[in-house]
Amino acid sequence: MTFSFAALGRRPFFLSLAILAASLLAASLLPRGAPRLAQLTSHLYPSPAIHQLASKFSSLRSSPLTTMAYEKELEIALLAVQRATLLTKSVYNSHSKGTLSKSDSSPVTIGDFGAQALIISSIKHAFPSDEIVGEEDADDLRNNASERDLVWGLVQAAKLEDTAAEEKIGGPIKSADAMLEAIDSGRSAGGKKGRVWALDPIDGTKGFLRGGQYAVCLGLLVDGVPTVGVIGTPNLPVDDKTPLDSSISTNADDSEGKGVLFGAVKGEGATSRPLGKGALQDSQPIQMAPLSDISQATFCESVEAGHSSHGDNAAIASKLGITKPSVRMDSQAKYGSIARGAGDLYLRLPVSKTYEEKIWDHAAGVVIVEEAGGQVTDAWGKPLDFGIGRTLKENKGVVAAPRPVFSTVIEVVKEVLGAKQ
Ligand SMILES: Nc1ncnc2c1ncn2[C@@H]1O[C@H](COP(=O)(O)OS(=O)(=O)O)[C@@H](OP(=O)(O)O)[C@H]1O
Ligand SMILES: [Mg+2]
Ligand SMILES: [Mg+2]
Ligand SMILES: [Mg+2]
Repeated sequence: MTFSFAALGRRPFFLSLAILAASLLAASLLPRGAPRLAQLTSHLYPSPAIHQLASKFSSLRSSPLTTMAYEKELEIALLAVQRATLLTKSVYNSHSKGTLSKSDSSPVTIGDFGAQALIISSIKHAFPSDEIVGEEDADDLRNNASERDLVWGLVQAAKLEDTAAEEKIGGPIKSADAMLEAIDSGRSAGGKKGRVWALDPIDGTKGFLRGGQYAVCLGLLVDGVPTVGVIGTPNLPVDDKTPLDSSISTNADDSEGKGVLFGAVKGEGATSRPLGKGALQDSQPIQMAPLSDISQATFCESVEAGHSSHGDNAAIASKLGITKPSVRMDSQAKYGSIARGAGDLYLRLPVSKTYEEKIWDHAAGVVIVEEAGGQVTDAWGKPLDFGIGRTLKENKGVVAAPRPVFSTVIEVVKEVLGAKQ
């Protein structure tokens, strides 16, 4: 199946040009209108050529020097995630990860606990009345002094080199008890009112343990809407255009040239920058790749077959005419990778009818992909509802694709799922 200009052809050409020109003008006059341009034009004209043109213009206009909404939230989230990755990197490169098994039999490590403590402490310092839905809690640490001491040692050691930046996120946590309290401040029930941060201190813990990709993920929901998203991926190549293949999971280390910090604010565009040495001004705008022929798409899926149905994903890819093998990668590194155009599609077809997707597994990734020109829904095409609580409840699975081809992809997903009913 190929994607064509047919949709564009349905409208008179002069009308296409007039609307594109009006969009460009609006973006020039309104400093904050530019990043919306790619979204607007791709809604109106699902054509890769127009999408690419709009994206280029949008990138030029979204200078990091212009003031923008949620600027402080983005800065704090970037610094908080950056500091937490200092801790996760030290655990990733150590033999002892202090792995425990949670009540649902999933693993948790000293890296997960430590990163959650550091990030919540940063948020509480900058925004004391915000709520936080964090994946972990401190019960296991309160019952296990040696595990708690290991986490406390790591938390004390994780400091940003830039002292002004370290101060912005509150400096060191004062005591082991304060650390436990910080971890437990992630127990919010969530909901659709006010400001709620969704935190996954290590997403892809199984990948983290296996030596694969993992991500530190933080999203801000405002009245249930994903509004700010930050993802730190210590093992992804810095170069946004590094093509994706299976080596992304097998060569997952954080050596020189690795480590990316993705950021996005709703309506303001998405960026990436090097995780290690990068400063705010090193952020570069990112966009999904223009996809003129869907059969050429690179699609990403979970490594764990228990998290996403590899069989259904393969059936969908085959119906779309995709012949390239899938790229299996742990964590929200998948969202970051498609947002920067290294890959194209993220398919997460449900394995179980009862599993409820967690808001912290998607909040940050959704803002980043949407702001890079993508659309994200569940596997039935329903919008993801982040305002219900700690999980996405009725939303089953996830599909993320560039906006111009989204409807093509979701129709095929529904066809494959429908055939199984
Ligand atoms: N049954 C089931 N179905 C769907 N998702 C599940 C399931 N069980 C767990 N999880 C969540 O999957 C998160 C890991 O994300 P990925 O699936 O992208 O990574 S992986 O490639 O499978 O490792 C993982 O996040 P972390 O726990 O943060 O690693 C889980 O929240
Ligand atoms: Mg997760
Ligand atoms: Mg996690
Ligand atoms: Mg987990």
